[in-house]
This record gives sequence, structure tokens and C-alpha cells, in this order.
Amino acid sequence: MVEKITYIESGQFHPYKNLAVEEYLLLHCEPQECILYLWQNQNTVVIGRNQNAWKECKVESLEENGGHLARRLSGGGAVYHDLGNLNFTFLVSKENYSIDRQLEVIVKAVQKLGAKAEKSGRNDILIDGKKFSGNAFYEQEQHCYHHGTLMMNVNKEMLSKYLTVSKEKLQSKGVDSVKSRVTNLVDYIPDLTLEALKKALREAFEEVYGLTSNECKMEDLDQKEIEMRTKHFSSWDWRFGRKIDFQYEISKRFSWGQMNIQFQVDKGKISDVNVYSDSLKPMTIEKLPKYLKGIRYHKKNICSELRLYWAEDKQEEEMIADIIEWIKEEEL
Ligand SMILES: Nc1ncnc2c1ncn2[C@@H]1O[C@H](COP(=O)(O)OC(=O)CCCC[C@@H]2CCSS2)[C@@H](O)[C@H]1O
Repeated sequence: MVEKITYIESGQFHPYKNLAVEEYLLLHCEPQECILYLWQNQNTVVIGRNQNAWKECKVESLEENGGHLARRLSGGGAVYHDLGNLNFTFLVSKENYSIDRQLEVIVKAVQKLGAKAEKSGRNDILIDGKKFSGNAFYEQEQHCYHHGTLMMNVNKEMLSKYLTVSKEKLQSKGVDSVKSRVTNLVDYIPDLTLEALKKALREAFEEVYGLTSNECKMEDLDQKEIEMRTKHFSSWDWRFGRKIDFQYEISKRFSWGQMNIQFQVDKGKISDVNVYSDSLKPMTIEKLPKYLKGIRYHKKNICSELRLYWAEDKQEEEMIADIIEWIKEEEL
């Protein structure tokens, strides 16, 4: 049970230091504690643990304009941050980790400000069917975090300037997909301020957990350790040189297109999946990782998981059947 809740804000906008503080809090969080950490990065693209920086982001253009490319510990896609974006992180032990409860805090905070947010099936939180918050998750032994963005008033021109749209997304949503998928909270709450959003989050945090929060200050943390972790997050090796070692890769050409799947396997389970295809039904392909993440890396398991795939039409059904037949033949 959560017995203690802690609130902490970062007062600076440096992505590497903010990520270092996040990792520090992850490792120093007490077993019965839940920490809510709020932070902002200036002009930064944050990529997922297993992404290729150059593939996801126009790094040169970003850096020419004084921006930063950062890599986080959690998986998932690339997002853009400026001071119109507020990040939240819930840090908690595995025992007390509840994505639903954590999301409830966000939904409640937005509700207090006068808008109606809803969780999506994926890792997004939506208003009016549009995403204003992207979420990602990380676990290290008994320590977990769930973090996400909150777009208050992000510069969407910059967002679409620096993020590269994948071929799959481009085909499904058109050229402007990066921009048109997202929305800012100010469009629904015109007088919204950063302070009001932080206040609503802290209040909702206390209400959902039924406890009063203690505030922790950045100065209370061990500066030496944070400095050491900051160095790591800002290093070239971590940001660009990280070997994205997907251990297993299979590919095949079907009548409906080329397909390539990469599996990352940890302790026998699929911890990450990348799927690429030039098929004209990219949504079918994009949904696959959701089915495969977390299951045992075994042909039988993969096939039975894929048989659960909820096909929306005949064509999708046939594609999935083709993929299952293919996996059956592969040497996995
Ligand atoms: N700031 C921000 N917030 C929400 N959505 C964004 C943002 N920037 C870009 N996008 C949109 O999300 C997709 C990528 O979605 P995708 O679902 O691929 O990835 C994510 O959402 C990852 C969220 C990571 C959150 C972390 C929290 C603290 S550090 S970063 C991109 O192409 C844009 O269309």
C-alpha cells in the first residue's frame, strides 16, 4: 500500500539533468512511497530507449537551433518538448505500481481545469479524440516509473519540423500526421497557466491516493550522484552510440507488401518489437507490437497471440493469417 506521497518539481530546463533526476528518484524511492515529479525541457526531442536518433529526428537542424537530442530509459516513440510542455513522472515500487491509478490523477487534474480527458487503449491520453499526452513506462528490478508529456501550448511547427514521420505513419495519416494527431490543452482551456496545471496535478495526486503530499526540493537530493547520471545522459555514447541490438530479425515479402520484424528478447520474453512494412494497411502492422510485447519468445506463443488479433476487415484478417503462416515456418 502507498503510505507516503511526495511531490517534487524541477526548476531547470536541461533535459539531461532532468532525466538524471528522474533516474535518481526511481532508485531512491521508498517501497511504500509514490513520487510525482514535474519537469520541463527546453527545445528538446526525447527518443525512446531503443530508437535510432537519426531516424526519428532531424538532429542537425535541431542542434543548429540550439536544441537537444535526449534519450530516455523507457521505450516508445520520439516526442518534442518546449516550455509549452510539462512532463510528469510517477515513481513507485512494483508492488504499488498501477497505471490506471496514475492515469486517473492526470484525467482528474485536467477535469479540475475544465476539460474532459480520456485514456486511449494505447499509451496516449486524449481530448476530443486528439492526443495531448504521450506516455511511456520503465521498470528496473523493484523500481518502476510511468511518465508522460502534457501538451499545454507546444509549438507544433517545431514539433513537426524536428520529428521525422515514419513511412508507415505517413501512408496512414498523410504528410502532416505528426502535427495533426496532437492537440494543446490551451485550445480547450484558454486561460490555462503552468502554475494552475501543476496545482491541479498535485491536488489530484493527493485526492486519488487519499494522502497529503510532502514536497521534496531539488537541493535535498545528492548532487554528486545527479551530476554523475547527468554526464551519462548527456554523453554521445548514450544518445547516439547506443547499440540498438535487436537480437532477432525476420523479413518476408508478401503480395500486400514487405514485412520486417525485429525482436528484443530479455530473459526469454519479448521486451521490445519493431515492425516495418510498406503495406498499404499500416495500421494493421502498427498494432502488432501491442500483441507481442511481454510474451515468451516462442513460435507457439507468438502465433497464438496473433490469433487473438482483432481484425477490422477481411483484408486485415488475411494479412494476419499470412503473418501467422510465415512465423510458423521461421527458425525462431
Ligand atoms: N510533447 C508531445 N506530447 C504528446 N505527443 C507528442 C509530443 N510530441 C510529439 N508528439 C506526437 O506523438 C508521436 C509519437 O508518439 P508515440 O506513441 O510513438 O510515442 C510517445 O508518445 C512517447 C511518449 C514519451 C513520453 C516521455 C515522457 C517524459 S520524457 S518523453 C509523434 O509523432 C507526435 O505526433
